[in-house]
Amino acid sequence: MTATPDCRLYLITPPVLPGNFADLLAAALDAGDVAAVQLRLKDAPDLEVQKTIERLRPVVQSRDAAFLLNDRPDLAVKHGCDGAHVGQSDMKVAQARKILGDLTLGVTCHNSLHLAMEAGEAGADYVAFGAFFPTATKEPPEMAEISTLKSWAEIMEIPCVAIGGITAGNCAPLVQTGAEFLAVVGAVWNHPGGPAEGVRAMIKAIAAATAG
Ligand SMILES: Cc1ncc(COP(=O)(O)OP(=O)(O)O)c(N)n1
Ligand SMILES: Cc1nc(C(=O)O)sc1CCOP(=O)(O)O
Ligand SMILES: [Mg+2]
Repeated sequence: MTATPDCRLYLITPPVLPGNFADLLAAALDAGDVAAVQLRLKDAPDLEVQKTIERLRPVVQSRDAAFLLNDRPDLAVKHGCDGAHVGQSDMKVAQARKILGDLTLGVTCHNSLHLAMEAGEAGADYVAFGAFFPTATKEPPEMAEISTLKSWAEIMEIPCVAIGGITAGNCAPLVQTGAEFLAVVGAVWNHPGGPAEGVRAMIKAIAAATAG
């Protein structure tokens, strides 16, 4: 019997979705355990976001992963997503919680235990710290330190996500420090062997870090 590892993979969609993205996503999810998929379409019109949710949501939910929407709790509720992720400048956490009801709410907290405490008090289901490593996916507003993750994991029950430049090659300290989820874009979607290979490599690295 294989125990479920304490740290799981959280996929975020790439900045531009190719035409065959639903197939790529299905293959990635079939390659190994993925806890959640976040649809992140920056600056897309609502209609495009809504159509994309309708296309991808069944692919994700039929594989028992949570389907979360970036930035838009309102559309998450309207279109049957499992929750939403908001950043510090998207909306107040309490407002997001009110819109989402019992759905999952994740909140970006950069490198700040204070923001994370506030988010937890306002109803966040998980807090996200990052960026831990340089990333080409987005200009991160701040870099995060392992000590922040360590302090959070030691004292708080609310799960934490680590994000930013995470790869199979650099994720071990994050896993060993207590990140419950590793959120990745490039490590999977830009993997030279394709996304399914990217998922396998991340899961192997998480398992190795957990064992070591
Ligand atoms: C899991 C996770 N963590 C952090 C972010 C970043 O959110 P935000 O700061 O709102 O930036 P954008 O992603 O909206 O550009 C995230 N999306 N997911
Ligand atoms: C969406 C996002 N938010 C970040 C933050 O620091 O809050 S870093 C980031 C990009 C993550 O992509 P990759 O895995 O390719 O580095
Ligand atoms: Mg945001």
